[in-house]
Amino acid sequence: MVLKQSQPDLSSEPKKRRKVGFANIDAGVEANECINIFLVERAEEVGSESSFRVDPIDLNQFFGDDGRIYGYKDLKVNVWFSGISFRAYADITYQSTSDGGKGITELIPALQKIFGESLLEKKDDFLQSFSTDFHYIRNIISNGEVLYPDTSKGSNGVSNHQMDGEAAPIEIVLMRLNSLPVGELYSRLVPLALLLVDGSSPIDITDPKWEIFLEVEKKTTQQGDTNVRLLGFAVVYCFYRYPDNSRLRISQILVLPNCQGQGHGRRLLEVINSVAISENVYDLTVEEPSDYLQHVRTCIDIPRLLAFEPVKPAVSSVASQLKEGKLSKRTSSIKSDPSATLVNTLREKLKITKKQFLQCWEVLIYLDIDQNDRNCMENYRILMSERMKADILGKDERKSGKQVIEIPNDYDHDMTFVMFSPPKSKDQVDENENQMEKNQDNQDEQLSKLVDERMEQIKQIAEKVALHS
Ligand SMILES: CC(=O)SCCNC(=O)CCNC(=O)[C@H](O)C(C)(C)COP(=O)(O)OP(=O)(O)OC[C@H]1O[C@@H](n2cnc3c(N)ncnc32)[C@H](O)[C@@H]1OP(=O)(O)O
Repeated sequence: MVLKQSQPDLSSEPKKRRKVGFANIDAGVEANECINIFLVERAEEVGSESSFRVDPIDLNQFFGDDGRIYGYKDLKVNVWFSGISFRAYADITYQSTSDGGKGITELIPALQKIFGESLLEKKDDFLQSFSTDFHYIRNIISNGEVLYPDTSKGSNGVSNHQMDGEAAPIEIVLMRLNSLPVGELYSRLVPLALLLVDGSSPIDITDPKWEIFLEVEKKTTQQGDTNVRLLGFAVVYCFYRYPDNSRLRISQILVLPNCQGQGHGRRLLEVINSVAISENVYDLTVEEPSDYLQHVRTCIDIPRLLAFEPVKPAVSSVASQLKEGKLSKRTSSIKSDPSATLVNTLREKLKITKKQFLQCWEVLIYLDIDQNDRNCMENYRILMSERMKADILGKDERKSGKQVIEIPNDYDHDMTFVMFSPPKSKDQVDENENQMEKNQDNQDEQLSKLVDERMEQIKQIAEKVALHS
C-alpha cells in the first residue's frame, strides 16, 4: 500500500500538545467518510474511481471506540479488492499529518483488521496478482464435489432451469474448509464477510465440520481455455445431534456485491436445501439471517411448501375462518398455528425448522385469502396482531402475569421490549398496574407499527412468489 506522505517524527509531540491546549483539538474524520472500497476484476480498473464501489455495513467499527481517524488533513483511503486473487491494496493520500490532541491514527493496522494478510504492501505485487492468480479459483475447485448442475436433472430437488439461456454455465462446488488451499481461500474471503455481513467473525477453519459451497461462473474462451469466476459462497457447519443424526447450519452466505440480485443467492440456498434433504439431516438452520436473506429464504420456501400435499388444506382451514364474520367481535382468538404433526413432517421431509415454517405460514395464509376483501384483510391484520403479541409476550402471558415494557436504547427505539414477571405483593401489584396502564397506549402503538412492518414484508414476499409462479 502507499502512504503518500511520510509520517512526521512524533518525539516532540507532547510539548506541542501542551501549547495548543484545547483550542485546536482534532475532531477527526469518520472512517465511513474517508475510506472507499472498490471491487475490481482487471488490473486496468485499479485507480479508477468509476470501478465497482462496495457499500460496507460500517467501517467505523474497525477504528477505535468512536470510529474516527485522527491526525490527517484531507485524508482519502481507496482500497482495491480483487475479485480474481482476493488480495487488496490500499492507496492512502493526505495533505499533512499533525497531532491535534488525539494522536495520529495508525491506518495500516486498522485496515489489517479487515483485510488481514490479503492486504498487500506493494502496488506492483497487487497488480501482478491479477495474472499470477488468474486461475486461483479454477485450481481450487478442481478437487471439489460438483453439486450443481445436477447431472441427474432435478432429482435432488434443485431445478437446473437457471442455466437455460445463460451466457456462462454456473457451478456449485462443495469443499471441506480444513484442507489447506480451501482454508486459505476462505481467509482471503473473510474481508468480504466482515464488510458485508453484520456481526460476522471468522470461523475456525481447522474444524473438519465446516464446509464451503462455492458458486462459480465458467467461461470458455475462443482459445478453449476455461476461466472461472467466483460469484458467491456459503459456509455451513454440520452439528452432531444425539443419538445418530446431524443438523446443518448456514453460518455465512455471501454473493459478491457486483453479482447480487441475479438469483445466485437463491441458487446457493436451493442447493444447500437439497443437500440437507439428500443427507437426511435433522434440519437446516440459518445463523442470524439478515432481513434480506430471510426474505430470499422465505421466497424459496413458500413454493416448496405449496407443492407439499398436506400444507394446502391446513392453510385453507385457518384462512376460511378469516373469510367469515368479524374477528374483532370474537371473545376468543382463533387457533391459527399449524398442527405439531405438520410441523414435524415438514422438518422431516423438507428440513424446514418450526420457526421458519411459522414465518412462511403467515405468508401462506395471506396467499390463500382474497386480498381485495376488506373484511377478510381486517381479520388477517387482527390475527397477525394477536400472533405477534403472543410471540413477544409468550403464549401464557396472562397466567404468568408477564408484561412487556418499552426500554429506550441507542439503536432502534421502536423495537426494544423487555419482558418481566411482576412481583406479588398488593402494593407492588397496584404500582405495577399503574405502570402497565401508562405503558398500554404506547405498547399498542408499538405493536401496531410492528404489525404494519410485518404486513409489508408479507405483501412483498407474496408479490415475489406470484411473479415467479
Ligand atoms: C447467515 C448470514 O450469512 S446473514 C447475512 C447474509 N449475507 C449478506 O447480507 C451479505 C450481502 N448480501 C448478499 O450476499 C446477498 O444479497 C444474499 C446472499 C443475501 C442474497 O443473494 P442474492 O444473489 O443477492 O439474491 P437473489 O438474486 O438470489 O435473490 C434475489 C431476488 O430473487 C427473489 N427470489 C428468489 N427466489 C425466489 C422464488 N423462488 N420465488 C420468488 N422470488 C424469489 C428474492 O426474493 C429476491 O427478490 P428481490 O430482491 O427483488 O426482492
